[in-house]
Amino acid sequence: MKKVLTIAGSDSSGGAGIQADIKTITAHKMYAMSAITALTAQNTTGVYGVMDADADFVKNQIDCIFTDIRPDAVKIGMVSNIEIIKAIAEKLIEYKADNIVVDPVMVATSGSRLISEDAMETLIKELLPLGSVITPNIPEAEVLSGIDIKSEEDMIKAAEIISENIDGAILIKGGHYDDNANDLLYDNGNIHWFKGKRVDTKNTHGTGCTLSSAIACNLAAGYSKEESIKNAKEYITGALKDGLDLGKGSGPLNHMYNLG
Ligand SMILES: Nc1ncnc2c1ncn2[C@@H]1O[C@H](COP(=O)(O)OP(=O)(O)OP(=O)(O)O)[C@@H](O)[C@H]1O
Ligand SMILES: Cc1ncc(COP(=O)(O)O)c(N)n1
Repeated sequence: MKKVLTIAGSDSSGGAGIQADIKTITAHKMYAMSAITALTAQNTTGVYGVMDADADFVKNQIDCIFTDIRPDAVKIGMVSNIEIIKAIAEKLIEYKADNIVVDPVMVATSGSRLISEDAMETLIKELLPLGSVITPNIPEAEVLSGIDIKSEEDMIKAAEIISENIDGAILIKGGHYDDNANDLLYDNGNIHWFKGKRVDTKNTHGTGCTLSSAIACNLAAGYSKEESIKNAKEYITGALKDGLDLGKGSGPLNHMYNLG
């Protein structure tokens, strides 16, 4: 059985973060492991508290995992501060982890910041370069590239700028557009669009977490980056379409839509 590690924050309502990742990995019939970077008190209406893990404790979790059950892929989500980012980068380099997917989580759908402003530079310099694939959404790609993104041409421009500092592939997710859900893969100068029809739902809590974990699972299974993203996009579309309608705000996806 393939093993996938998620390094991310906990979402008490189970829709995003570690919980979404573990559900996604399990739905891919893989073995899920976790290193928790923060606890959040949140639900479908918002984030009501954040308690960061101690950076040494994050290292301790990663040591326990890699010295015992080596993951075939790693997904990184919420990383709140400089110390935690440095701890993760140090350990992933030490263990020569591969198939790393970095979701540069900045702000929750509900609007709360999930990474401190002063940690952005460390994220960009130390963590993003470790990614085989990084998965910014449009607002995150705007921050990383420094340009406004209003069109698909802008998405390409932003990916080109981001790629100046990053060797891995860049997937700019189009989930924030109103008329479609087209994602752009920029890999070493090559461009590939993953076209998606927009599912008309307010229940999109955890889409980014789910997509990045699904990509990690597909990389663990040995698929190419392009195939992994294609398969992950099919998975997220199914989980959105067959959505649950839970909670008073932006509800979670249905991870079990394809399990019968
Ligand atoms: N309403 C939708 N219909 C179809 N696909 C969607 C929809 N919303 C998001 N997606 C898809 O879900 C994936 C995640 O994209 P999105 O842009 O929502 O990421 P995100 O903003 O990081 O997610 P999160 O909500 O977790 O912050 C992408 O493949 C995107 O195209
Ligand atoms: C612990 C954690 N990690 C990531 C997200 C981003 O997901 P979303 O943008 O769907 O709220 C979140 N809300 N909580």
